[in-house]
Amino acid sequence: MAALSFDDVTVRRGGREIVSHLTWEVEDGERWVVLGRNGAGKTTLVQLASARMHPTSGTVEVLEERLGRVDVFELRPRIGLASAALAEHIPPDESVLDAVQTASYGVTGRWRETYEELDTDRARALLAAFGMGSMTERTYGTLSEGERKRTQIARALMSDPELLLLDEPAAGLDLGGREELVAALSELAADDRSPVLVVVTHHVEEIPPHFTHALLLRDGTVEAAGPLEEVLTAEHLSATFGVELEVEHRDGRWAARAAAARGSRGRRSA
Ligand SMILES: Nc1ncnc2c1ncn2[C@@H]1O[C@H](COP(=O)(O)OP(=O)(O)OP(=O)(O)O)[C@@H](O)[C@H]1O
Repeated sequence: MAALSFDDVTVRRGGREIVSHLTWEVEDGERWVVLGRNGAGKTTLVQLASARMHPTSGTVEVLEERLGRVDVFELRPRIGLASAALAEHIPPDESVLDAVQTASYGVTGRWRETYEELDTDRARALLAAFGMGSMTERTYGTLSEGERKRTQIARALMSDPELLLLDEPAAGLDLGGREELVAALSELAADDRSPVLVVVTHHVEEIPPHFTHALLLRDGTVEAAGPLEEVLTAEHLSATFGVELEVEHRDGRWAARAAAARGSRGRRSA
């Protein structure tokens, strides 16, 4: 089954194409990273994949439902999403447990809902899986950035989605926080009961082991897409980020840095 199927997708905003004739397939069981420089169109892609935006032209199928023909309010509960925009809606005085279990109602901020014991148990288990087991009664506003990020992912998993989209989950984390997140995502990726994963990032260092595929976006178009080893070459990454890069792959982790030894040619125009 194709979890995502984009066919010749264009999104036009402010008189220009911010996504341009993009074709992309994500199959069941795959774990994707989406890389690209600022403004490349990554968040726009996540908006489309989470049924929060429609393309200007072309077709987008999410979990085999075509946007424009499906009731998005029925489709969205099948998709887990964590993004900075969504996180802004979590009230700072909400308990960590509620920040996660409110997702079973698709709301942020507890009001009058009552939760089944099953929901509460699931929220606790998810928080424990992300190293948040001892902080369930803390308020969300008192958490560190890394703890918030892990809470947001637990929240995105609460509805047992078939597709999990994480938009820059490692943004703002320190090195320890990043490594904890990478380890948690790696574990998620290795588990074949996990949903299809799509994670947006700016850094190859943030790609967790057990991820399988990468999409490199440049100016709203696909620079390269496919299995990680084929896509994460110096050539593709240099073209994507507009700077000559060297790439290293060791023990399941990736690293990239400017190819300084051959002279600093600086940033290329993309
Ligand atoms: N409503 C809009 N009107 C005009 N331009 C827009 C609109 N929404 C997004 N854009 C532009 O589209 C481009 C792609 O935006 P998008 O947020 O998808 O990029 P991104 O790859 O996620 O960037 P970043 O890495 O900085 O988060 C940007 O240049 C952005 O300014």
